[in-house]
Amino acid sequence: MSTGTAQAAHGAGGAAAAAAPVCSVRGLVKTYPAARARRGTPAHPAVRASDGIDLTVRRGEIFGLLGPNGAGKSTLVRQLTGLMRPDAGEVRVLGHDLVRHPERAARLIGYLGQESTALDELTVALAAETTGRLRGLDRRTARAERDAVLDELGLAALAGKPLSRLSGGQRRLACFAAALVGDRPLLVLDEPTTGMDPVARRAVWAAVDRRRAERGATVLLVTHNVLEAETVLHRVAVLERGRVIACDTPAGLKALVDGEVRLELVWRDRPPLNVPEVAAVREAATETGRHWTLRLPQERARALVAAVTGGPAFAALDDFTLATPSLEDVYLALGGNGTEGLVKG
Ligand SMILES: Nc1ncnc2c1ncn2[C@@H]1O[C@H](COP(=O)(O)OP(=O)(O)OP(=O)(O)O)[C@@H](O)[C@H]1O
Repeated sequence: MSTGTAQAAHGAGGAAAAAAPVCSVRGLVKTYPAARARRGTPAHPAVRASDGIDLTVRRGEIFGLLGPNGAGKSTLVRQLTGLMRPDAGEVRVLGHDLVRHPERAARLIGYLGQESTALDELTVALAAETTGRLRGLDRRTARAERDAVLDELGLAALAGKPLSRLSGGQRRLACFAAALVGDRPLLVLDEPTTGMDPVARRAVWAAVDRRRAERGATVLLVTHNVLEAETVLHRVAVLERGRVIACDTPAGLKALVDGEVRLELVWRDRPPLNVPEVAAVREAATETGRHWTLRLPQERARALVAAVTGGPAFAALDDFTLATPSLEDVYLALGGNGTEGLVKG
């Protein structure tokens, strides 16, 4: 997404802050039962995948759900979209109680799940048209919307191809296109850009932003891609082990690690552990091959940079970068703490 679009999106976040809730979740609990071992499948204990979740998404927001694998994002989304019944708690979308009336979700929510198997045998055009028809559009309107959305997303040339014969990224984009036909006030998108190239990604974010700006749509977005999330989201909830451990604007979350900087060190070969300053920070570093990533208070980072660029460590150093913290740093800083008291939303 271009900076201009991102800024426009963030500008609208201010207005959204005062807007009415589109989706609210209170005290949501879901436990997957334990299973005994059977032939070929080991036993597993019960998992509390939603552990008392409270969330409010306001009209016109692009709201992100962020969290590591297994944090409970998809479980939450399935309950929000009426596909799974919670053990306890409340889900309301535009005033409708979706725990009591899950069948109403289809009229309120355009949902893009992680899998597309239901549409795989259809062509791109038919997948979009059929979704429109299932959402109550007459044939002529469904076809007009189909053509418009395929043009908008640059999919017209693939319209006649079955989804099963597309690349992973193309299939994802075709499913996204289908999810947009037959306007819904709330779009729930589970990892929409997985596998897409930059052009397709940009088309997705532009289409999302257009629906927000022109039609007042609200978007709930599940993502792993912290970099991408940072540019498009108004607010973010960080989930871990079924709980919301932080909820704020990306800037508000980044303020949590204010005063720290991220230092990346790339060694030529092996890190010079004989240099005491280097040995001292090894514990705190995330190591990926020759690459070390450290989050440090500014003073310590400065001292370390002086040590590795001035002394004998310099010969072992290939490159280094100092940067202000990103949302990814926040995500890593929060992960595993189970920190409470950070929730603002
Ligand atoms: N059908 C199931 N039966 C038992 N446990 C499940 C089931 N589905 C998910 N879980 C467990 O519930 C927890 C939350 O899973 P969930 O798929 O909601 O996480 P997620 O945040 O969406 O993960 P990912 O980012 O990998 O998609 C995990 O510990 C997972 O192993």
